[in-house]
Amino acid sequence: MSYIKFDDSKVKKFVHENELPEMQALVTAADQELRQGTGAGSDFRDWLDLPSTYDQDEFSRIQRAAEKIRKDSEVLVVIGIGGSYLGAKMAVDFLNGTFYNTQPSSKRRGVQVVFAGNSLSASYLQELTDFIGDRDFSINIISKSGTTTEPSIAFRLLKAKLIKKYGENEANQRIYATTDAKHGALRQEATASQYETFVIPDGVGGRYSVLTPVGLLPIAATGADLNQLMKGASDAAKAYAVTDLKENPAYRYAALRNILYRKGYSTELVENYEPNLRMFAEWWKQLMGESEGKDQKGIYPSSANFTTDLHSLGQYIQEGLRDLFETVIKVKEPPYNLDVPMDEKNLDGLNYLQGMSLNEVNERAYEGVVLAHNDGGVPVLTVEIPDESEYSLGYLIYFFEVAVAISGYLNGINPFNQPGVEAYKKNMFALLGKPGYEELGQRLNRELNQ
Ligand SMILES: O=P(O)(O)OC[C@H]1O[C@](O)(CO)[C@@H](O)[C@@H]1O
Repeated sequence: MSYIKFDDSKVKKFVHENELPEMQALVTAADQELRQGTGAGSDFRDWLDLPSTYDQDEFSRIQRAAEKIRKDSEVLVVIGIGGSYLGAKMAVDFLNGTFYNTQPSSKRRGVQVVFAGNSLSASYLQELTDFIGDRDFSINIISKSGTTTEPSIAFRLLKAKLIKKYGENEANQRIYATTDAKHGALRQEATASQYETFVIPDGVGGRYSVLTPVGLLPIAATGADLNQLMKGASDAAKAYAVTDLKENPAYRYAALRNILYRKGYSTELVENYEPNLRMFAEWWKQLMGESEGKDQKGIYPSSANFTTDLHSLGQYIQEGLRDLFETVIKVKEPPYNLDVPMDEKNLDGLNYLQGMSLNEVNERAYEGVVLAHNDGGVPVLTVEIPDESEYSLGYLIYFFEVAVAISGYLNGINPFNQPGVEAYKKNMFALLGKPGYEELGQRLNRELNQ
C-alpha cells in the first residue's frame, strides 16, 4: 500500500485505457536518464538521494542553531527569494498552521518566523521592521550567490537594525548564513564576519532545496521534527524508485500529466481544502514552472484554494476555456475537527448538518466539486496524504520532486535549469544603472520612452 494515495479515477473520461501503458517505455527511458545521469542537467540530481545521504553533522548543527535561536530570540527573520524562500515558508505554514505567528509563545513550539527579501516592497519591509519592534531577533540569510537583489537589499536593512540593537559582535552571532560552500559574496561576508554558516549543496537547485539547510533551519526554528521530515522523504525515495507505472504513483502522475498536456490540457491547477496548504501551491508552482516552462513549451502551473476560490475561480473552472486539469492535494485527517452546532431558530437552514463534523462537510464539498468539474470537462487528479505530520510533508515533497524530474524528461527538456529567470534581472540591472549594463540600459530607456 502506498503511503500517499494517488487517485486518477477522475481522468478516465479523458484518457483512453491504452494511453497509460503506452507511456511505460517513455517513462522507463526518463527514469534511466534521471537515475543514470544521462539526461540534461544531470549535475543537479543530488536531491534524489539527499534524504538518506545528508550531512549528519550539519543536521545536528542546524538543530543546535535552532535551539539557540529559540532561546535568545522571539523572531527569526528568514531572508531569501525563489528556492531560497518558498520551501521554508511552505513547510512552516503546513506544519504550524495559519495563525502560528499570532499565537502566544506558550502555545508555540518555537519562535515566530517571518520572511523578507522576496519582493522589493518598501512597505512590506517597514511593516516587518515594525512587527519585530524592540524584540529580540535573529536573521537567517539564504542565498547561493549572495548577490540576488531582493534578499541583498533586505539583508542590508535588517542587518543594520540588528547591529544597532546589539552592536556588531553580538549581531554577527545572530546571523546565520545559508549559502554556497566556497563561492559567492555571502560566503565571503560570512567568513569575514564569522557568521555561523550552512551549505546549499552544489548538486541541488534552489527549487529542490527544501530538505537542505535552506528549509531545515527555518523549519527547526518552529520546533518541528526534522528527523521525521527526512524519514518521510527517505521512505518516499525508496517507494518511488520503481519504474513500473502501476507500482509508482509519482511516475503515474508524471505520465498522466504528459498525456493530458498532449491533448491540450496546458494549465494545471493545484488545489487544497486546507488554508495552511496555500503556500504549498506556491512552492509547487516554482518547482513545476521553473522545471518545465522552457523551449516554448510546458504545462502552466497555477493554483486555487478551496472552497474559497469556488466563489471566484469556480465559474471559470466549471465553464471557461477547456485547457485545465486539476491536482487536488488532500489531507485525510486534518489536525482538528469541529461539529456543526444546533441552532434553535435554524434561520440559515443548516440544522440538517447538526452533529456532522466540519471535516465531513469539507469532504462532501471535495466530492461534489470533483464530479461537477469532471462533468464540466476538467480532468481531476487527487494526491492524498494521511495527515499534516512532518513525515507526510517529507513524503509529499519527494513525490512532486521526483514526478517533475520524470515529467520534464518526458517533455524533452532539462528539468534542472532556469535560464529564463535571467532576462528580468538583466533588464532591471540595466534600468537601475548597474555598472556593466550601460548599453542595454540605453536601449531599454529608448524603448520605454517610445
Ligand atoms: O539563492 P540565490 O542565489 O539568492 O537565488 C535565488 C533563487 O533564484 C533562482 O536562481 C532562480 O529563481 C533560484 O534557483 C534560487 O533559489
